[in-house]
Amino acid sequence: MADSAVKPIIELKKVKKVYGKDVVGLKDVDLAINKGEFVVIVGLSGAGKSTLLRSINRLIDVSAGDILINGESITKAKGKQLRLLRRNIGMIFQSFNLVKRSSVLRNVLTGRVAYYPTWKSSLNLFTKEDKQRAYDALQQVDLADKVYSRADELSGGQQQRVAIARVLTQNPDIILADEPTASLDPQTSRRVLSDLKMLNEKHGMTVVINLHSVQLAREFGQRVIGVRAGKIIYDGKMSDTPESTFKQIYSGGDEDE
Ligand SMILES: Nc1ncnc2c1ncn2[C@@H]1O[C@H](COP(=O)(O)OP(=O)(O)OP(=O)(O)O)[C@@H](O)[C@H]1O
Repeated sequence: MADSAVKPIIELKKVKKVYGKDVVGLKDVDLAINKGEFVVIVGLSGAGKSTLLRSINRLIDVSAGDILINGESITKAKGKQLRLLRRNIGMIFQSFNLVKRSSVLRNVLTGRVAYYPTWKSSLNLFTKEDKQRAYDALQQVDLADKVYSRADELSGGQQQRVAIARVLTQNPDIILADEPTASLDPQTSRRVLSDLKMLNEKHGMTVVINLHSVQLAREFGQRVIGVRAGKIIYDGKMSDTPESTFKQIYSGGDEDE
């Protein structure tokens, strides 16, 4: 867990989320994630994985508690401070979230939008350096040959790797990935997760991923967090985690694998 000498890059303190009157999303969650970790979150459908992940960059506002990014409260942040905190957090979605009719390059360049005033980015006035940065990112996910293709001409796995190149171009310290491989076959999923691992190992980005597949969690995770009914019921090193722990996390519902 968190070394007391090192400030966690993400810290949740007694975080609670209630939807409507009484649907529990999260129940008093305490969690600390350190810079450079590669964390997978597993749990049954409806356990609260998306709520946990999306609270970190405030796509969801929590009902109580505090979330700190590099020691700064994102829960309380407003205006410019919130924008700067969010610029430092990249997001990968199950559905890729690309602009389908735009080119791959244009999609990747949107990773830089938060660095520009709106009028410049809407007029596509990206600098040469940023175009080079986007091209380099595409090379790193092995899609440099698709730079001028329309996003919707690519396969699902390729589209997700464009999203990864976009996040690399954004250059955040933290990447949150919400079921990034849920719509992909196992082989394509491994390719996508390898690219996320590359961002972690080569670029030092802290990665937190929600995964349905226990098999993939085992293959790629370093630290595993088990969520059930809005609570963290397990938190440990993947290499120390026995099969029985996964059975416990997934008990009381259909297992995924
Ligand atoms: N916008 C919402 N409005 C009301 N209830 C919600 C909303 N989003 C999530 N919930 C509820 O909160 C609980 C946690 O949902 P969440 O989506 O975080 O779980 P999950 O573990 O990510 O599930 P899945 O794997 O199916 O995506 C569930 O009971 C869910 O029905």
